[in-house]
Amino acid sequence: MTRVLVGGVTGRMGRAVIAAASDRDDVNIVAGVSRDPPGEIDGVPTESAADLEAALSEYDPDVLVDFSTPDASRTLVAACADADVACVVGTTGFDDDESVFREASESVPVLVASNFSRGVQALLRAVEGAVSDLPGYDVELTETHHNGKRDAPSGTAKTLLDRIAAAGGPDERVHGREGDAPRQPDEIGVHARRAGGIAGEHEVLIANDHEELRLSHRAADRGVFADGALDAAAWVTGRHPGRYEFSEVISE
Ligand SMILES: NC(=O)C1=CN([C@@H]2O[C@H](COP(=O)(O)OP(=O)(O)OC[C@H]3O[C@@H](n4cnc5c(N)ncnc54)[C@H](OP(=O)(O)O)[C@@H]3O)[C@@H](O)[C@H]2O)C=CC1
Ligand SMILES: O=C(O)C1=N[C@H](C(=O)O)C[C@H](O)C1
Repeated sequence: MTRVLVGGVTGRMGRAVIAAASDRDDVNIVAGVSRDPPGEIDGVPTESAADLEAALSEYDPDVLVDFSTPDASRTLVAACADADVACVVGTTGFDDDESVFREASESVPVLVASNFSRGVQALLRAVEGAVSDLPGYDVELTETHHNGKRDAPSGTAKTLLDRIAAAGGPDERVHGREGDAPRQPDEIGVHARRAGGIAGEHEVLIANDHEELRLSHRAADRGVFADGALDAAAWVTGRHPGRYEFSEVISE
């Protein structure tokens, strides 16, 4: 049974991870951390991130599953690497500085993914294929999330943008549209909507003057991300130090 420490345990995803784990027999949530003082959520002890080293020593986890903030995540990953604890990171909104993951991956296995849904992995492959099959078509991306989401565009949107560019699609990112000029061929419009409790939607529109292709994914609830992250946690535990991808987890 894989022993999991949850980073950001009091948050929307932290609670979803606890709920998802209660239906599984391959993982055990041994504790969680947040900024809050010590407490309990659904029988899981929660500790303050200020006492992280003590929590790592007391609960002896195999793996961190982190859904918090970029700053908190960097601190958690560095401490877990020092304590020989594997890291699964779902937090998004990082800048381009990957040094903490690079350093941690020298001593423990580290798996970072902007989206732990299997459907989104299929969407990524479908979008890559469509973009490379349809050179010269216009491409636009829209993502929609709940009103509490901090980062925009979403981590998944950034992953889609990277894959579209790598597949030969447009690379000039235009965030929202405003003003008085037509779309340029190398542009890719990126649109972020925030409303209500929407768990996560992504759509890629590919069009020319004669046809439109729309590839989209909608998460019905956060359980899909939580289960994917727990699949990753069970899979990554015991592997050699290094960087791993969620696509490797679902291909086995
Ligand atoms: N990869 C994926 O599949 C998914 C990724 N995400 C990403 O996960 C992240 C979290 O999302 P969500 O759960 O909605 O966010 P919430 O705001 O609901 O939760 C954030 C959590 O982080 C904790 N936190 C904040 N600062 C610190 C700190 N300094 N030290 C320790 N803990 C801290 C908060 O605790 P408190 O405020 O009590 O201190 C809270 O528990 C986001 O980046 C989101 O984009 C979300 C869904 C799926
Ligand atoms: O914050 C969220 O909720 C989500 N964040 C991830 C992202 O930024 O892509 C994944 C999912 O869309 C939900």
